[in-house]
Amino acid sequence: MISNLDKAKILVKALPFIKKYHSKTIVIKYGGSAMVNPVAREQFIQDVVLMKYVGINPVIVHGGGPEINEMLQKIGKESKFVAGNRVTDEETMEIVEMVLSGKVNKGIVADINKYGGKAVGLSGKDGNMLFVEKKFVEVDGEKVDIGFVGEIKEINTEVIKLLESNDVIPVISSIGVDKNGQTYNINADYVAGAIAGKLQADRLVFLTDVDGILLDYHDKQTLIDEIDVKKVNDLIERGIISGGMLPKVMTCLNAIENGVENVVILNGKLEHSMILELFTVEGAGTLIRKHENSKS
Ligand SMILES: Nc1ncnc2c1ncn2[C@@H]1O[C@H](COP(=O)(O)OP(=O)(O)O)[C@@H](O)[C@H]1O
Ligand SMILES: CC(=O)N[C@@H](CCC(=O)OP(=O)(O)O)C(=O)O
Repeated sequence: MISNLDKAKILVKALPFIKKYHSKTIVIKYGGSAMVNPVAREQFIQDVVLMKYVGINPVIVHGGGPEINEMLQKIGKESKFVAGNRVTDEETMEIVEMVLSGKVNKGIVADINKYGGKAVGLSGKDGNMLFVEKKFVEVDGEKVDIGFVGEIKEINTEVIKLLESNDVIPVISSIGVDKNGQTYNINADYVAGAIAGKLQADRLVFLTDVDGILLDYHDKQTLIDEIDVKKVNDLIERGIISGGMLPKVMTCLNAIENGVENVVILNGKLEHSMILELFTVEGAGTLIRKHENSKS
């Protein structure tokens, strides 16, 4: 049993970190694969509420890929991905928006509010936050049409700042709109990176289903706890970073290029991973820095 004095000492140990992050903006990409564990989800929500109460400004950008797959399956539609993007026809777009901006977004908002936070759910349509153009991907040198998938062209963070200054936690779904009002689907990793860059966030944190960047992703023991941009590029060239980790890491590099101080990839299925990352010396996951330095 932890004594009351020990509890007090633990709280005081968090003081330098609370001071460090006070009034800083931290963008958190909460991935669909990290949401599947209900215990970790509840703890993630508590971590976010705690962050807000100690003066940090968390901005949540969420995914929900597995939930979209499940809903598509229910209506007998197969999920198809090209270069990490869901092929999105008109019917799929309707489902994606219903799931992301409806079920998933409102679920996170309700949970935060249940724990005493003040959250407001938004999509990229709200306050003209995310303007996009239709995205084409290249496969084997060929330009492929993947439907209503958007490439972010303009970001308007006014509405996020308005919420932040009123102590509200923004919860954002990865839906964008073009200048004609057409709705588009966007990979949530890209949205988190773009918003973090535009807000000049102090930290961008990706919560996913692995502990971070691994030298061998089948072996948890090979976690890299800190890495700089140059070394990340080397790992990409050597084919060590692949699959779903590749767009995530490319987004991290972009965000750093756009002025985000630190980017972290964390396992969102681990208990209290956000608090471990922010409030302990060791941190958690992989910290990507612009230049070689020590973890802090
Ligand atoms: N070097 C690597 N380190 C860690 N994961 C990697 C690496 N290379 C490929 N991966 C894969 O990337 C996956 C994470 O990406 P993804 O499934 O798209 O996550 P999310 O749903 O959170 O966006 C891991 O589960 C792993 O299979
Ligand atoms: C274009 C595209 O692929 N959009 C994604 C949006 C959700 C997402 O990114 O969810 P995760 O973070 O859980 O993967 C999709 O339709 O699955």
